[in-house]
Amino acid sequence: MKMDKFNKTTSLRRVRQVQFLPCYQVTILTCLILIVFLFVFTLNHHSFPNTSTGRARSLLSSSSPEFNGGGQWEKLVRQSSTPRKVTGKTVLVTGAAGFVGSHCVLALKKRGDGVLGLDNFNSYYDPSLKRSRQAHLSKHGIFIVDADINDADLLKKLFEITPFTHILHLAAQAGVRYAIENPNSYIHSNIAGFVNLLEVAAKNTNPQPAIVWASSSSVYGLNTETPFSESDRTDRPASLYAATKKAGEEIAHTYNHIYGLSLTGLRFFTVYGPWGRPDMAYFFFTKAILDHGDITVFQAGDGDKEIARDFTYIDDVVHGCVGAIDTAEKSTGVPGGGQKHGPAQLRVYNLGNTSPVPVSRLVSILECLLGRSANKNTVRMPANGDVPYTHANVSLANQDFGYRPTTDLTTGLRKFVKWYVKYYSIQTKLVRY
Ligand SMILES: O=C(O)[C@H]1O[C@H](OP(=O)(O)OP(=O)(O)OC[C@H]2O[C@@H](n3ccc(=O)[nH]c3=O)[C@H](O)[C@@H]2O)[C@H](O)[C@@H](O)[C@@H]1O
Repeated sequence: MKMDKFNKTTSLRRVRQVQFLPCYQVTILTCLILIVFLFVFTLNHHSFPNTSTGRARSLLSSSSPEFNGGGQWEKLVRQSSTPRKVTGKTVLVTGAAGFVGSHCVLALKKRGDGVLGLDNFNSYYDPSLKRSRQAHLSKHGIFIVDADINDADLLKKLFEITPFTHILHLAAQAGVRYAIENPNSYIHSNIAGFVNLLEVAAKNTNPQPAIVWASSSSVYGLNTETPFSESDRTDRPASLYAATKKAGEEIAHTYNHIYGLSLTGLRFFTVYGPWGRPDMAYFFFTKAILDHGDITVFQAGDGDKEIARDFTYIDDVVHGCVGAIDTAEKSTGVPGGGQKHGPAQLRVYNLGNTSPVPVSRLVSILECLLGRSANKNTVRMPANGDVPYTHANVSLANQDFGYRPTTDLTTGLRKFVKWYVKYYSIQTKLVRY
């Protein structure tokens, strides 16, 4: 009873105190509440998005309301795409958190161009590797928008904020063999996504950008002429992946013809190196050798040429991409997709190493560098979309923008395994080879 009375008296006193707060205290209290509210609001809306947190991702996702309205988001887009040099270009790089994309973005940024990345961070392979590349790039002031190339509104918004002079379009569903498992993903990215990007570039940009994009050595398909030259037949793709890349080349022709878009397709030849793709043989062979797992090495049929690839080191490919950007002419179309002023540039180049290496030799080099033997199962190459042999003739790229590959497979793989053991914190002694 006594206790109840005490409580009642105390609370009555408190009520009275509140009731009789002087006017200036009420003002101070209101201000404090306002400040706290503003602080919380700012934290929620202005988190720095170049982190790999889910929170940051949700803020940047095109489906979130902040994606195209947020002042801070626009500021990041603007900052990233503003060139450091007066003569610098402004480049939108799709697939920027991918293997080739992340290397190109950095090279462009380092030389003073303004670069904005775009990537959908899909889970075709471990997205945490893509997030790590993103975190690495953010240290260099590069911002990657988290969105899909099929999102036309987002693309239009980006062009409203920055009139990009160039698009380096590398976003794609890669991998030859995965097309058997998930054919629609190739249609979604390599056909629908590419068309969406070209539609926006043709009809919603002013001035229209020049576009450099990733085709593939796989377009040569069952071609038997070697080395592969750009004028060789490319109408016999061996995989759906190759067919979508070949379709991309034809689609590029159409948009160049109707809308005057300047378009350059680059046929990459089995690109490898640090920060590479875990779905590629050199990468998962390395993992298997270190884990004492098995690898399957495809072998040619009796009397056939050995299975080989024109493995091309990433730095050489980056030089090729930058060279293609620097020699790309302006588009000739008019905003809104009307009549073009005149013919626009349409190009296709091989970016290879000019020296094919058998897959069995790739395995031997890895064994030497890692100081361990691989557990190999050698099987006849299955009908999985792979082609037996690739070999690039790069004289056209050399003539037009001085492309000259300089890294042999052993040197390139040495750099790759060095990166691999560091990135995955593997305690092993690499062999000097
Ligand atoms: O140059 C290209 O156009 C293509 O290069 C690579 O495709 P690929 O050459 O097949 O590269 P890997 O998947 O790393 O295969 C390399 C070689 O290893 C062989 N391989 C692959 C997997 C395996 O388990 N065993 C094996 O012997 C393949 O037949 C191939 O000869 C990329 O994955 C494609 O995205 C790219 O477009």
